[in-house]
Amino acid sequence: MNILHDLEATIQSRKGADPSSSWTAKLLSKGPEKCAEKFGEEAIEAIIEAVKGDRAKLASEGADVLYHFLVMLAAREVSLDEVLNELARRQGLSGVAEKAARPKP
Ligand SMILES: N=c1c2ncn([C@@H]3O[C@H](COP(=O)(O)OP(=O)(O)OP(=O)(O)O)[C@@H](O)[C@H]3O)c2ncn1[C@@H]1O[C@H](COP(=O)(O)O)[C@@H](O)[C@H]1O
Repeated sequence: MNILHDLEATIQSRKGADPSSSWTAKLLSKGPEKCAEKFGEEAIEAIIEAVKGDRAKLASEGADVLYHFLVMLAAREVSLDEVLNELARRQGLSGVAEKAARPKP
């Protein structure tokens, strides 16, 4: 269990909870489209900080992006592991491509 899996579990626990009890419950209660919109807003805020070059603010906005990404996934019943498995699959593919490109001894 890492911090992203812990956060995913917390977000799952907010599903169906009273919207007045937590920010996550309130956002999820507005539906997947709103969650996606919020993710987009947070991504744009991170882009702005990346362009400005403010490292501390980019790290902070990056945390917002990851949190809202997990909320968006949860709203559409996609697990973090599905995303991580896809990344792992691509690593495997690039590993195959690297091996194929490597000159034979
Ligand atoms: N990581 C976060 C996190 N990052 C950002 N946010 C919230 O996301 C919101 C985004 O900020 P904005 O200024 O864009 O939002 P806003 O202006 O209040 O909202 P809008 O009306 O404009 O949509 C803020 O209200 C933050 O509190 C988060 N809320 C919760 N978490 C995590 O989720 C857990 C559960 O939180 P609750 O559901 O609130 O208990 C917490 O323990 C944290 O670990």
